[in-house]
Amino acid sequence: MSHIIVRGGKRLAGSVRIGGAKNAVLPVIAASLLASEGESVIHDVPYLEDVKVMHRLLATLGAKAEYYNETTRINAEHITSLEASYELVRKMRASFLVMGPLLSRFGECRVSLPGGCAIGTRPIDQHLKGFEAMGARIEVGQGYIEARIKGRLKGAKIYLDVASVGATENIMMAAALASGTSLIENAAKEPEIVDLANYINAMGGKVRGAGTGVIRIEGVERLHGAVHTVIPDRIEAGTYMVAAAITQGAIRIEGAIYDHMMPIVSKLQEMGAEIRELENGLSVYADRRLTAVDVKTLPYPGFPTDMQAQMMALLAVSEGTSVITETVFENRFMHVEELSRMKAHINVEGRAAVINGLHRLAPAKVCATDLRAGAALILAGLVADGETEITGLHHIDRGYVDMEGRLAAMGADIRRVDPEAERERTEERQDVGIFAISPTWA
Ligand SMILES: CC(=O)N[C@H]1[C@@H](OP(=O)(O)OP(=O)(O)OC[C@H]2O[C@@H](n3ccc(=O)[nH]c3=O)[C@H](O)[C@@H]2O)O[C@H](CO)[C@@H](O)[C@@H]1O
Ligand SMILES: C=C(OP(=O)(O)O)C(=O)O
Repeated sequence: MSHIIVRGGKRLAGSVRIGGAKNAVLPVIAASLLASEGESVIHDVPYLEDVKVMHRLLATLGAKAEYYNETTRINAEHITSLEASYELVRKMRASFLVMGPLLSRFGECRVSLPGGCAIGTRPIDQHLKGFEAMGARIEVGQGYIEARIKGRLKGAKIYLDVASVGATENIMMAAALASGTSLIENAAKEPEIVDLANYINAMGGKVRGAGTGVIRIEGVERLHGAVHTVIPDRIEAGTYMVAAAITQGAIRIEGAIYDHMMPIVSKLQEMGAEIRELENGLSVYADRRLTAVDVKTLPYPGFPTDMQAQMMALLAVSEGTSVITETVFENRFMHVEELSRMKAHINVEGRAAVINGLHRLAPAKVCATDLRAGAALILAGLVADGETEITGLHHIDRGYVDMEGRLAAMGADIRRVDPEAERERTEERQDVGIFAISPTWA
């Protein structure tokens, strides 16, 4: 089984370049289905497992989607299927984001129910509430959701009960081709929402207010392909910021947008890290063990839940007692058990975890239970006294490009042991119609 081995104790120094954001590129690729004419060219597309799944999904719908050298070209003029299968939606929840575009462009679609996952039940009621408000008839059967409308969706005012990122995106895409104007109230404000709105507008759409709590979408009759560059991944950037802080290192994070990083910057500064904004990114410097701090996860601009596990690894070796309160997902503490195997002192009480910081962690065999849990275990391994072995790498590969290589380039003692890699690479080379591999990765 492939695994990562990390030997703790190295101080990181150097720089790391941040790629395009996973959570921005997935909705952007889905939105490409809105274009009935022309090709879309999307730059800064990270070479991630989730990106591959999205390409495969588009291919099953009949769209042409080709990836080469961090650029994806999509032509969705001729769609041949309106069904997103269980097989692909099960692999990646963001597949559900094809529902809005398919429904608004073709008036019908059939998408597998995404189901729960390790971090929570993750319902989709707010997505469906939006589609229904726009006139769609929704039926659920055999694990699939079927949505239909005669003619075009109709613009509507939709108040989201929770400021869901996915629901805001799905409804925004549906509203882009609806007749009339839609208002999404209590919309999510994440930078990835703004990126999607910019892309839809480049396609000829009329979206205003993205990044605020009220988004206004004037539906248009058709959209076309467009050129777009995806925003940098603030969670990848935050993960490497924690890597610098946890190893008492000094690294430059190139490409990160400082404003997007504010919740993470503020917390690390409170803990004693020195963070500077640079022309094209930021630097993180820590010359001593950082001090404990309390963290509460919240929708943007609050502290991101996708950084909670990594922050917990840092707090596990900081001075004093911290409390992390997870308010976004009800079951996002799966990493606690694994960090405890590394002798971290963490007690979970409901939605709060109380962490008593130690000087070092102990090495252990641990398993990534989800994407960010995996990142947290790698970070913990950087400060464990000895060799930590991490399995469950398919989770980590969903959201990080070559995390071990990038950490090693900054001085970490880390490597991947991957007996199947060569075989998989050969298979992917044959898969060029759907996903051509960048030469740097071939
Ligand atoms: C691909 C992508 O962009 N994923 C991100 C997106 O996930 P995702 O879009 O799935 O997350 P949401 O913002 O929708 O979820 C936030 C909360 O709302 C709840 N909810 C959501 C939809 C709904 O219809 N009903 C409902 O109750 C969820 O259960 C959760 O408790 O935002 C999350 C919150 O920042 C991040 O952790 C994920 O990395
Ligand atoms: C939870 C995450 O992603 P997803 O919504 O794709 O599961 C994440 O990126 O941490």
